[in-house]
Amino acid sequence: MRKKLVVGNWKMNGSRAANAVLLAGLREAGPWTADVAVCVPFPYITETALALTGTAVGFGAQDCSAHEQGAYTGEVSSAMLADLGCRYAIVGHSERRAYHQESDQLVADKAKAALAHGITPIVCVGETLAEREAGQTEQVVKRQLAAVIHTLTHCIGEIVLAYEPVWAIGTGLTATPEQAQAVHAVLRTQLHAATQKSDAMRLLYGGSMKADNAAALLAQPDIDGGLIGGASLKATDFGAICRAAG
Ligand SMILES: O=C(CO)COP(=O)(O)O
Repeated sequence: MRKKLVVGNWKMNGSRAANAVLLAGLREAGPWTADVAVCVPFPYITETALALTGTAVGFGAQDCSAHEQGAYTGEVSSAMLADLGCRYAIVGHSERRAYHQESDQLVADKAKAALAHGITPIVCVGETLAEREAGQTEQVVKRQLAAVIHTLTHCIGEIVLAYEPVWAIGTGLTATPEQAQAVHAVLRTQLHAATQKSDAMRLLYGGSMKADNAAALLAQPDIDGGLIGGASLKATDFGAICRAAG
């Protein structure tokens, strides 16, 4: 039985004042049976760590560099994230793939860099609406995952994988539990061929997951948690999803 994992992706939201309220709310809303974490903007990692001290809520970043260190202005290395105590780093989010032209290989290299520093990469895959309508969903997510499998080889079992259909992100259009499960099953099968750990790996769904649709999604056999955007910005909403995962 896989323990569920619910991760809040704050994206580029927050302020010191707003974060203090949100994090205090999370302290009050927990604890939960599921594993819970928040991935926050880089500048707020340290204060998030402090605010969550003594709780079981983990924290992490929303990206990391594929490089180890050096002349890469503006980038943040996995070593730095590890230094701050991060447990997770999201890599390959569709917003980074789309707005920062991140390739499948770059995403795989970032996942490798994270693992090298003991950080669990949450690797995102997902198709656009045009790709879904063209019947290419399976092909796209398999291609995205294949690059990660090829690059990580025997370490692939250490990642968390997140299926986030691009058309469901921030749109209020959630994949149905059946649509999401179908893709998760494809991904689990692909992982099965690559690692003996596939049955223990956690596959998260992301895309307009909310308190009122979380339970049905999380009841699917291959959906092991959620990656939550908008609904992670209010402690009561996020707490309700975490409870639904319990
Ligand atoms: O992109 C997401 C999480 O990474 C999902 O965002 P929303 O929950 O706002 O749709």
